[in-house]
Amino acid sequence: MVVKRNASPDQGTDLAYRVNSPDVRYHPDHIEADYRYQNTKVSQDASGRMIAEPTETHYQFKTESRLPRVGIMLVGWGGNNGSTVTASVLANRLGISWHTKEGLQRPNYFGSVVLSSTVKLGVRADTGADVFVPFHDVLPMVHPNDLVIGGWDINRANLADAMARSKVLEYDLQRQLRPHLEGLVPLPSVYYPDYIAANQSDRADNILPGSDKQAHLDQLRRNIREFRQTNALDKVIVLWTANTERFSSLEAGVNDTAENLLHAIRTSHSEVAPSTLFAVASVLEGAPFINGSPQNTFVPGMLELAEQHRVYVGGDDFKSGQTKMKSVLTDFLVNAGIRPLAITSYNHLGNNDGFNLSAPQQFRSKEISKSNVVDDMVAANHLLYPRRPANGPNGTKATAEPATEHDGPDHVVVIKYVPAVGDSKRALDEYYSEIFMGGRNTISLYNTCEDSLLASPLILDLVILTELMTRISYRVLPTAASSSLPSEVPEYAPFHSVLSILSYMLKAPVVPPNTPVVNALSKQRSAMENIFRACVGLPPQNDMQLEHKAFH
Ligand SMILES: NC(=O)c1ccc[n+]([C@@H]2O[C@H](COP(=O)([O-])OP(=O)(O)OC[C@H]3O[C@@H](n4cnc5c(N)ncnc54)[C@H](O)[C@@H]3O)[C@@H](O)[C@H]2O)c1
Ligand SMILES: O=P([O-])([O-])O[C@@H]1[C@@H](O)[C@H](O)[C@@H](O)[C@H](O)[C@@H]1O
Repeated sequence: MVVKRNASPDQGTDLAYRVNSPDVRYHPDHIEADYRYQNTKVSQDASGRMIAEPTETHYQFKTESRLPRVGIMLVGWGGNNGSTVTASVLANRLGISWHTKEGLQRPNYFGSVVLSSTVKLGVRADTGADVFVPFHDVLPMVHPNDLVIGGWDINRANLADAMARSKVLEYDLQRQLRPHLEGLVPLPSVYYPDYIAANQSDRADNILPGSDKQAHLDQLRRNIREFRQTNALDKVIVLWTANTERFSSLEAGVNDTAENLLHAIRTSHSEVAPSTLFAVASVLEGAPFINGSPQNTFVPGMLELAEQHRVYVGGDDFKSGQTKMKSVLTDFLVNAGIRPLAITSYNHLGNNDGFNLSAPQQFRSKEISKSNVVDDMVAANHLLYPRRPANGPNGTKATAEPATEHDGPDHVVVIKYVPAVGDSKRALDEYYSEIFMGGRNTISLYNTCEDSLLASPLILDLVILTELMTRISYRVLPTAASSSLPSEVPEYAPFHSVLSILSYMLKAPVVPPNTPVVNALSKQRSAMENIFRACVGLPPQNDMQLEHKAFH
């Protein structure tokens, strides 16, 4: 059973469902919930045996429910992803359908976890059957049809010409959208040639003059302010979907602290990337910044600046197809007790992204983000991948100590540029694993898709969830033992400025310092889902279904 949402966009608390519990209070402009977060702390006794201790922490969540007017500014707006997501939002907003050889196609948001997936709310009181609601209805969320979209590009093509150049959407749709897009022109952008492939230089005809990085920063900040004012926006979110850059070198005194990074910008230091300049501009203008590409935009000084200003950042690198499959298949194999020995990922694509990635430094950025995605799944299973101290023997006894080293599978990433296939990326993967009694298993995958049709819905999910997170605050109540006096109850506060909750959409999730990186797709999704359930006082989804396993 799926419950349709019937709320009008500006009545955030009028969701498809309400929770009937003393732990949830619905106010005119916010929802407040008490939530007991349960965990298990593991320690070791004198004999080295692990001791597991259930714990409970009392959280309170507050979610502002009035929906703001939101704008997104895409860096790389004229690219395949930028033009495709803009065109697709317009097609949905205007209800434009188009003819294909399969018949009439209506617009949709398939591929968006927020807009096209559901969440199990609970079970029917009478029959016990599962009840599902749209993910978008779990909490008040903005709708992409209401987003104002703008942005920058180093190329001056208007969005209609950019859409045609991308060759992603069907002609009959492009034909109908052209009048709505040709008036949209990207703002001139920052172009530092050594950060992207030399083959991109012909594209760079819409760039800010000079090489003064402080002047560029000031201009980007003006752009963000003007976009917010011109469109009467309550919030602006900036998202990088421009070309993959080379990594910036991490240098003490340059990008190790917020102060040094701002100084490096004032002195136009070479190791300040365009993407980092956009991130600084966004944070200084109070706009969350999301990095959809693999480069290390978030140098330490950038993360410190975001923390100082309590502005959300998230990244890196959209997790769209081949890597998304990898974060599912590896999780399945390892959790089934099967030991991947080698994972070889090859793909070729013929779009401008592939053209840029054909350069070694840009490929290296992507290779890094595509290679680390199995690390957490491998580290979680010491039976298949024995932990060993940096210089000790294999197979030491499982302990609560973090894994120091483990020999994971051989992992190879290859990307080739083949112009003929355009945006229709071909991904070929082989998973070669050890199974029972020395056996071997080989799984081969062949995955073809328009890369931009996978990435575009992720852009919307990243923006919608980032905006939602700006309306959620929390506090931890002292334990009952301290019988908390009003003075002891802390104020509500935002989450850490690095939004690891976005990891489901990202290949190489950036996380707060000293916190674990989770890549397994199922864990990423349940973290998102259960945190939002907690915001309305609901327990985490656990699929135990004890009611169906007990004697009635
Ligand atoms: N499935 C996917 O498409 C996917 C998945 C993961 C990551 N990505 C990443 O998303 C990014 C965009 O992918 P795409 O297919 O749209 O690429 P694209 O080459 O079509 O678009 C990139 C755009 O960025 C512009 N650009 C380059 N440098 C810029 C700058 N400094 N400022 C403003 N604009 C700039 C280019 O002119 C181009 O229009 C790439 O980095 C790609 O690696 C894409
Ligand atoms: O499908 P996925 O691995 O998540 O991501 C894609 C890669 O397979 C492809 O090699 C690259 O060119 C794209 O930019 C994108 O990163």
